[in-house]
Amino acid sequence: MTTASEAGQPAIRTVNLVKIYQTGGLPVPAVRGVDLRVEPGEFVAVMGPSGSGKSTLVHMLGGLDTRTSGEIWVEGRRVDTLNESAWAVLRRQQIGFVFQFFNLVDNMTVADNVELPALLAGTTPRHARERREYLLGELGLADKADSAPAQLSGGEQQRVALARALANQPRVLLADEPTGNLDSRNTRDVLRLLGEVHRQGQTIVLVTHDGRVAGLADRVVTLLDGQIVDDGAVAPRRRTRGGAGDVVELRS
Ligand SMILES: Nc1ncnc2c1ncn2[C@@H]1O[C@H](COP(=O)(O)OP(=O)(O)OP(=O)(O)O)[C@@H](O)[C@H]1O
Repeated sequence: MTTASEAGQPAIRTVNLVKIYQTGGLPVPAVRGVDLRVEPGEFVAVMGPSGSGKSTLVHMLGGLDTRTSGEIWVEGRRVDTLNESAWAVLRRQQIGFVFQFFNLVDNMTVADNVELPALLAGTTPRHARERREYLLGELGLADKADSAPAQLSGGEQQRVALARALANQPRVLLADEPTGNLDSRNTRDVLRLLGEVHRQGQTIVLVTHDGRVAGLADRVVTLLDGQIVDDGAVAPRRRTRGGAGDVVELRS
């Protein structure tokens, strides 16, 4: 991990968080007063129907979208007031992202794409390489290390984006539908890796429609019309099918 956590502070906390888009002069309330607290090491799945505000919420947690009002705190530090360059530092050092747009660098190999965030965060080249080899291996992409992103399928690019997000062992992983485009075998690889990093203490906040992904989580937060309507712990030990007929162990 790149920075020391503030002792006793939640990994993420929002206070009465609101986002109202303006489209054609009309207000579109996307997030309407969300109070969310995520403890260090917790895995929270955000679910809810299409348009309920899931992506908007997680984008605001990562500084990809600005809030209309309310507060966002990351490890005891108020971040909704940060400027773009301060957000960039926070994202490089503390927060990893997997979003539906992958933003892989086209003129770099897959290996370099995955190693770059770790190198930017000050990891030694050897550790960056070892971490990359581990992550690509776990995601079934070891043989794609020297490929360009454009030579990969959409699902492969999505898994590279996950590897890149985890490369510098961010304190918080934010993910928006990380299995959205994946077939069952690749979903299983992603689930296994998410379960593994969670066991290692990774804090995860993840938007999903997939019950198998939510089944990995400690808590499922359900949004409806921009508000939390359910916030429930998941039973402590469960098994589910991880695709292709395989049973995935969900809890250690
Ligand atoms: N950039 C934007 N401009 C205007 N309205 C937006 C914008 N982004 C989202 N919205 C609106 O905000 C609301 C919440 O959208 P959001 O994408 O957060 O929902 P979601 O729960 O993630 O949906 P999905 O499951 O379909 O991805 C919707 O009514 C949507 O139309």
